Amino acid sequence: MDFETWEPVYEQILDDFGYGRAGDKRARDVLRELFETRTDGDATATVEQTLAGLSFEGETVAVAGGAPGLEDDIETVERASAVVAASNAAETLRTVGVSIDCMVTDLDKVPATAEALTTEGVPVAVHAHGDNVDVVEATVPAFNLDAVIPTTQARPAGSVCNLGGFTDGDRAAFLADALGAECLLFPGWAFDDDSVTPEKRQKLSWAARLLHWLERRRNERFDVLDGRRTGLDISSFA
Ligand SMILES: Nc1ncnc2c1ncn2[C@@H]1O[C@H](COP(=O)(O)OP(=O)(O)OP(=O)(O)O)[C@@H](O)[C@H]1O
Ligand SMILES: Nc1nc2c(c(=O)[nH]1)N=C(CO)CN2
Repeated sequence: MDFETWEPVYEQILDDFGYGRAGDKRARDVLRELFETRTDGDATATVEQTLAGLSFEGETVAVAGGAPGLEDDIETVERASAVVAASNAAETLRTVGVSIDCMVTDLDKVPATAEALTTEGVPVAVHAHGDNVDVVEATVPAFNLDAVIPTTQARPAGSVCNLGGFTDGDRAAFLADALGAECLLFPGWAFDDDSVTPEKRQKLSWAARLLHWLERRRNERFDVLDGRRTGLDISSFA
């Protein structure tokens, strides 16, 4: 997704959560600097190579979410030919012996899993935003950067890309879309999860709107949104 298409939606997210744009830009620049001082040669070429190795052309991709029921939905994961796991879903799938093709995370949970995956050469899309600079600085230097896709929700800069999306889960779906996925499945998603905090509920409500936007742009229907589309206003999205 180009930034010009993403930006009006991003502005609504900033307003809704009260986040500052400057914090996101600072975080992006910290990640960029970390990446560019630690990769041999051209950081942008390193990231392009990682993305090129992760093509989902013609694939059915399971976008695994972090809802408590993921362990009970392994059948859906197994129907897919590739798996992109959001945050804790990577750890859950690892625990039950399911291998994944990519992890998408802002490192607020299981950073050790993210590090281990990069060491094994499994790509991890590491997201920097205004509220995770400390964890980015503390953890990313130990990662194998040849398997890191650095991302931002602000304007992309240098090697740091913006493929669209906000929460780890919907960013995972936008990443699969950007890398050519033919069809997306959503194991481990529960929008009506009473166990989550009010902030997380607000984030999940954005995730639902963003997935609805993505399915419209892809001319696909995501089962996970069945029964809730009428409540999802995306009229102002391109
Ligand atoms: N009931 C749910 N609880 C948590 N996440 C869910 C749920 N349903 C779907 N998801 C998706 O799964 C992703 C990963 O979940 P996890 O709880 O590991 O998230 P997180 O690290 O807190 O994510 P984020 O930082 O994006 O809020 C979320 O970003 C969200 O998009
Ligand atoms: N500034 C900021 N950006 C985010 C945040 C957050 O807490 N703060 N959380 C996200 C997913 O949980 C994604 N983006």
